[in-house]
Amino acid sequence: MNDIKVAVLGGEGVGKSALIVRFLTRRFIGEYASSSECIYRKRMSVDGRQLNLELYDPCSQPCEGKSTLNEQIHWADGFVVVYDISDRSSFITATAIVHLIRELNLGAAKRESESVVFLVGNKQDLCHMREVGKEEGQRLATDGRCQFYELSAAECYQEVALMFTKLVRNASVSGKAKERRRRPSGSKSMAKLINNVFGKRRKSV
Ligand SMILES: Nc1nc2c(ncn2[C@@H]2O[C@H](COP(=O)(O)OP(=O)(O)OP(=O)(O)O)[C@@H](O)[C@H]2O)c(=O)[nH]1
Repeated sequence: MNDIKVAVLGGEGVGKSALIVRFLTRRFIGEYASSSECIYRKRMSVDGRQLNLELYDPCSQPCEGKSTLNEQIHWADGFVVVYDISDRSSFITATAIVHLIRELNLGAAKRESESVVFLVGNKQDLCHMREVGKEEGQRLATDGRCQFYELSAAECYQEVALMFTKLVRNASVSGKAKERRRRPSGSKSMAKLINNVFGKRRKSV
């Protein structure tokens, strides 16, 4: 399997775009356009194999042709479910998403192997404002059969890159043959990504 589809899911403002942009450009910009959902493409070499990675970044705002969470889950081979360690409500959202992914897995025919799910507590640099304990994240990860990371898109490129690379490796090995449902709309090249990052619509930190 050479095409790996990864959806980065989570509540509003948890740092989904920041994590993706960090991984793709090594940079943390601080403000990200968020008016449309999009898919970023990257060709990468993992263990000597060439893979085509598609990274889906949802839009938290209502937008035209927006895909549903169910559609996003059916589309992807692997998931990064993100919450903000300084925002308890984002952890509740992440919990619901992990459970939904596992429920939909159960509903799917047994021929499919399980999705690869990584749970990420982002904004570790804000640990002085922490509302979600590390052990709570670990517990959810164990319950949901996820790998667990606490990291900071703002402060650390290496951990972000390692996390995505491991996810892609695991998803490529799991060989999940998905029935492709409606694909989340929008597709952006790296040039568009840069436009998006420096685009018209900015959010403040
Ligand atoms: N301190 C800190 N701030 C972060 C970190 N990651 C993201 N942010 C900030 O959190 C805010 C939201 O980041 P985004 O990447 O836009 O979050 P998102 O989940 O894509 O947001 P939506 O698309 O609106 O749901 C921005 O102001 C970022 O600068 C982090 O690791 N630490």
